[in-house]
Amino acid sequence: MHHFDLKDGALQAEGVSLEALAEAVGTPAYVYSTATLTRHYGVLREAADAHREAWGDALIAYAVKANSNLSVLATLARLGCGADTVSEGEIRRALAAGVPAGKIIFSGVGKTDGELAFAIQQGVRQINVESPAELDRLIPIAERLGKVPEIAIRVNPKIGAGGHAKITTGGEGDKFGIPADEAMALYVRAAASPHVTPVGLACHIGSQITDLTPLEAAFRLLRSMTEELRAKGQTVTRLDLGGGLGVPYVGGAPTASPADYVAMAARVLDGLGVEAAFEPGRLLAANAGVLLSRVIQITERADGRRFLVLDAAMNDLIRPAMYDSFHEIKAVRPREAGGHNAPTAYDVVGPICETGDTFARGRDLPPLQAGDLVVFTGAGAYGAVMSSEYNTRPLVPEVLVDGDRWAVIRPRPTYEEMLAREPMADWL
Ligand SMILES: Cc1ncc(COP(=O)(O)O)c(C=O)c1O
Ligand SMILES: N[C@@H](CCCC[NH3+])C(=O)O
Repeated sequence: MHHFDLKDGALQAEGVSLEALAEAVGTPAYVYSTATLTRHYGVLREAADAHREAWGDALIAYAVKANSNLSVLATLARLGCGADTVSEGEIRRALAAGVPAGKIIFSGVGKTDGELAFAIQQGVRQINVESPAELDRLIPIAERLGKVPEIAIRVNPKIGAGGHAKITTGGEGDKFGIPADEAMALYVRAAASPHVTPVGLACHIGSQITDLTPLEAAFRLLRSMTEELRAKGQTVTRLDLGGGLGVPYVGGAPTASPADYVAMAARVLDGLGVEAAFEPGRLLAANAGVLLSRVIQITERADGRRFLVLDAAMNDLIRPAMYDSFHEIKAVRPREAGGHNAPTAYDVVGPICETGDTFARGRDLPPLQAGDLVVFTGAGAYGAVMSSEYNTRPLVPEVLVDGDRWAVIRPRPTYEEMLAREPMADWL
């Protein structure tokens, strides 16, 4: 959280006061730091470049799903970052933000025929094929379009990992990828088609992975499969190592550093002579953003239970409700601790009519009052992208800060705009 620091007693985003932003934009609102995004990309780029002997210029393809705001994508694109996408919409976003097609990877278990055709026509770098059935659909589409897309086969390594069962993707029963033996057979089959060119293998075993052991096992499997395919006369020039490296959420498990992660990958791939790709999402975006919210009221019960009722809710940040995720909550202008200002345990909730709309139970926070501002940290990834208008709450806006300047990069819709989106059935 280097770029969200206290100045004159209150939190700022880089050079911009969060109190001033709350006045100007209203709350709740997501606020992102350009400097943090830039630093996170830089750390990974530097680590990848330090191992050029292992893989030349590795591609860093940001997983657009983590935070797909066009200004966020454009910030990363200008740094040279590519994009990992899972839908036509994400490909369109990446292109609109200035990511060249040659740096776009198209992943996903359920690409429609239309989406495959779109990706081929745009000339994306590579389509990661996740099942034999997908290859069977892809080949005639490529033939019809008269183009020969480069593809990677996504392997299911039977190694699942991640911060929650719902975000583990590499396990045997998970829907993603193809078991190793079948994947190699599919590679050979694809190579026999004149309409696609298999160039490599891909894997992505889960998200918020804090320990390198499962990642290393998956990368070793990709290596041995590459060697086996080559022994069968196949050409394998790329390995897509996926994303998934965890970030330090305050109070969460300690995480492996990006430098150690990349060094491990370089060790595993040493001497193999492949181009590597990394697909970080959370790693780049999570700690580049906060969700800014205002305390509506504090509800105290006779039994001593205290509810901190915020104007942010599960529709704005669903991770606690969906994965029991921990997000640190900080006062924007902390009062001095001690005496009658000792920390107090709050159940932190939003206004939505579900008990699941609870961000934290019994969380010790410095004393807060109605009208105070708070932030949820680590909210830059899988925050705004997973928001909705449940309970007819306007879609939460997004703000990008860069030094002393800021811009609303997704405005909060007005109620008029929200209602105007729904044409009334003509018989009503
Ligand atoms: C194929 C693929 N690549 C990359 C990612 C990014 O994951 P993370 O945000 O954990 O780095 C995901 C999502 O988990 C994914 O499905
Ligand atoms: N949405 C999840 C991460 C999913 C990763 C996508 N493959 C989260 O908030 O942690």
